[in-house]
Amino acid sequence: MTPRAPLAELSGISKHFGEGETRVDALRDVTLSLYPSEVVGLLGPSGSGKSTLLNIIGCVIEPNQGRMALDGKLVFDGRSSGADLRRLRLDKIGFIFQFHNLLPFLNSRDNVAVVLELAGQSRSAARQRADELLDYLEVSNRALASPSQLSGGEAQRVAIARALANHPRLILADEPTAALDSQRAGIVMDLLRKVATEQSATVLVVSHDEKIFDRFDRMLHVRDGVLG
Ligand SMILES: Nc1ncnc2c1ncn2[C@@H]1O[C@H](COP(=O)(O)OP(=O)(O)OP(=O)(O)O)[C@@H](O)[C@H]1O
Repeated sequence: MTPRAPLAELSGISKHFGEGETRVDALRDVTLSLYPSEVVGLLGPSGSGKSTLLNIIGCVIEPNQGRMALDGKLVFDGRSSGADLRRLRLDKIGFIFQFHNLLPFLNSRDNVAVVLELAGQSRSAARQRADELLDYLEVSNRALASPSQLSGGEAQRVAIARALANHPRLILADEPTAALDSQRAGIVMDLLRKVATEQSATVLVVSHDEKIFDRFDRMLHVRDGVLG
């Protein structure tokens, strides 16, 4: 079997906030590889560093130390990073949050299309792709509904459609099922698995939700900023 190249490769990543007495070491010397088509859980107590790790892998914040490559491209190397983080986020990464973060004044279709327009597509092309994605996630009958008219499960499916809009290689989800009952949580995890398999994407899910632990290929545990 050919060894698979990692999609995300982190080595010796550290991140602190503040200095002196107020300094918090949020991550210490984290080394980790994530591979295409896997669905990985990230677990740990509150304040252990999960969101910080997600934000570093998602190119939202930079670490203080370490090296990170995404999809074969060097993103951080020590202090000097010339990478365009906004571009990387738009091109390679999709985010899903617990409370879906849909824009309340846009309908489902435009909540998905807006990401594509930000990335430079015309409105009509963006809406066409949005319709395809809503169809893929089996929520196309709610395309013209506003977020306040959607059930929790429907809203989360629209949020997943939005996260998939740019064909991301990496999907980062922060507690995506915490607000859902078991059945809807199962549907969301089925969809994330489908994306990982059909699009060779890597899915990393921060979760405290025990009802989905059996859906992960493997689980990473972080405690006091250290990956165990
Ligand atoms: N912007 C910031 N400024 C200062 N400290 C921060 C900042 N972001 C995170 N921290 C601190 O870094 C540590 C790790 O926080 P992080 O949010 O990564 O934890 P978490 O595991 O995601 O927690 P939770 O499960 O409660 O969301 C905590 O001590 C937190 O207070």
